[in-house]
Amino acid sequence: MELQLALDLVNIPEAIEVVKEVEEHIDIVEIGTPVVINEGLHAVKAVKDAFPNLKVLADLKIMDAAGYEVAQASQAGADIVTILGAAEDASIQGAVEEAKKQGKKILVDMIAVKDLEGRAKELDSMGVDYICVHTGYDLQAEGKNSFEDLQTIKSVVSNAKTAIAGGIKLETLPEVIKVQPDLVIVGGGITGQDDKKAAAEQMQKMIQQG
Ligand SMILES: O=C([C@H](O)CO)[C@H](O)[C@H](O)COP(=O)(O)O
Repeated sequence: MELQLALDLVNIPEAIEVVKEVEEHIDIVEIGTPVVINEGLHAVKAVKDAFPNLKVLADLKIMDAAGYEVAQASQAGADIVTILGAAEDASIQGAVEEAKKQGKKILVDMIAVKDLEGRAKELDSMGVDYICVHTGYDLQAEGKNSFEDLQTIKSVVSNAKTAIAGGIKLETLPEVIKVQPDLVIVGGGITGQDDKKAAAEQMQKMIQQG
């Protein structure tokens, strides 16, 4: 099980400061969608240049022109690029093909996918690297989470790794760990803490103990 830190509400210098604090306790750093919208792929490049030993995920949430977008993110230094599960099969295939060419990985974000089980089965047969259940900020605000959805995809996915994102905190991490995803993605649960290093360290310890 790996831990990914999601950085969403920061600019490039702030992102670098946060990663400096927690780098020894995380496996992957995510340049979140709001950061990419605000700063462009420069943010991916800046973080990869500053932390060449960390894997960097570019949360582009691609919906179209997938091969091109994956190529651009790869060029900026991303190791993993996200695409939406709701995208056309042609887009998923384009993303997977380009990622393979570049030696990169594709994470499919299942946010807003209604037939989770059916779509996860289809995606699993398309060669994607990760399938991620995700409760975004807007549904987190309604009190939702993705814990049951994780069990749903775990029961049908056999090739891809499974991942979960959306509002995971120290208190809810044990519930997530019980289902044994391959990747746990945490944003505010770390970045919202006064002592980010301690939060990341504790989460890493819990994840490693499995
Ligand atoms: O993908 C995300 C969201 O859509 C905003 O871009 C977040 O990175 C993801 O939800 C993890 O962040 P937290 O919910 O704060 O843990």
